[in-house]
Amino acid sequence: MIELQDIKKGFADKEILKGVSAVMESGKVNLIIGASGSGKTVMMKCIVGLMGVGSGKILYDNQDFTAMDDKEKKVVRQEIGMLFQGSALFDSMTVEQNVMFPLDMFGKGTLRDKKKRVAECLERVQLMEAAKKFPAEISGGMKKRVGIARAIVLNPKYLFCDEPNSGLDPQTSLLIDKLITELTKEYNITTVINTHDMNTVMESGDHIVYMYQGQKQWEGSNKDIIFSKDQKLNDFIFASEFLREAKEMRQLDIFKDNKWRDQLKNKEGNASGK
Ligand SMILES: Nc1ncnc2c1ncn2[C@@H]1O[C@H](COP(=O)(O)OP(=O)(O)OP(=O)(O)O)[C@@H](O)[C@H]1O
Repeated sequence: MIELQDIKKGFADKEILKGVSAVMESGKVNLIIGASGSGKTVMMKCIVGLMGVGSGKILYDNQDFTAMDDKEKKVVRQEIGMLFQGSALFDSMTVEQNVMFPLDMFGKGTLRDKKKRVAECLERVQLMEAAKKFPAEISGGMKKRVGIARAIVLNPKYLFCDEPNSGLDPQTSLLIDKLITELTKEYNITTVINTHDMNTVMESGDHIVYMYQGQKQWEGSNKDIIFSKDQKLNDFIFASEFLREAKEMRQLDIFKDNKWRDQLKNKEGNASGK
């Protein structure tokens, strides 16, 4: 679990994060969404410690990350996996060498153990056949999967993904989202994703933090979004007429469903003489 307590961050005289508090739970896909310039990247950089906060606290499993010295922060960082925008693979290394990289930097164990772990991760993202290929020889979706394998190779407790779907077609994006969601649940990871992708929001958003001008404007799940009355959130998510209509239809469906369930409950009650 990662907890943000009243995070403020500014540059020169400009305040960017204006006191953000949120709890990112483990085993959940936590999304940070919002318009360009709303402070998502600054927030993510503050959480992983790439940027210091102006004030406020960031707790990793109740340990105050903001109060740690460099040595203590390094220990937490080794429990963090990162999937960068554009995958950020090393072009001169093969797929398996890319995945091996964090193990060579921080991993313990013999070369044999490390190779076994790399093979497990490549297997998990279904890339064994591409192990000896170079990044230039594989597709964008495969590169993302290599990035994911590299991000999980050290068994992270926390996973950060910056725009994991940028540059991918909608179907490949869904596969990547599904993979990240599965890994989050499988290993009980606290996953934090910075995204603009509305499919991700609707499919994977266990917990969504909507940022507006440096503040948390709304938070909830992908299910709550359908019923949200927050005008700013609705203008952002359901920007097109098509999506607004889809939202209304979905609401009707759900209402209909509830009605149907209530009717069934009444029937069951009557049948058992209650
Ligand atoms: N290092 C920096 N120095 C000064 N200003 C910065 C710095 N980094 C970000 N900013 C400013 O902070 C604001 C928020 O930027 P941020 O990158 O967090 O937005 P974002 O929500 O991630 O946008 P996008 O969706 O376009 O990536 C912007 O006005 C940006 O110019």
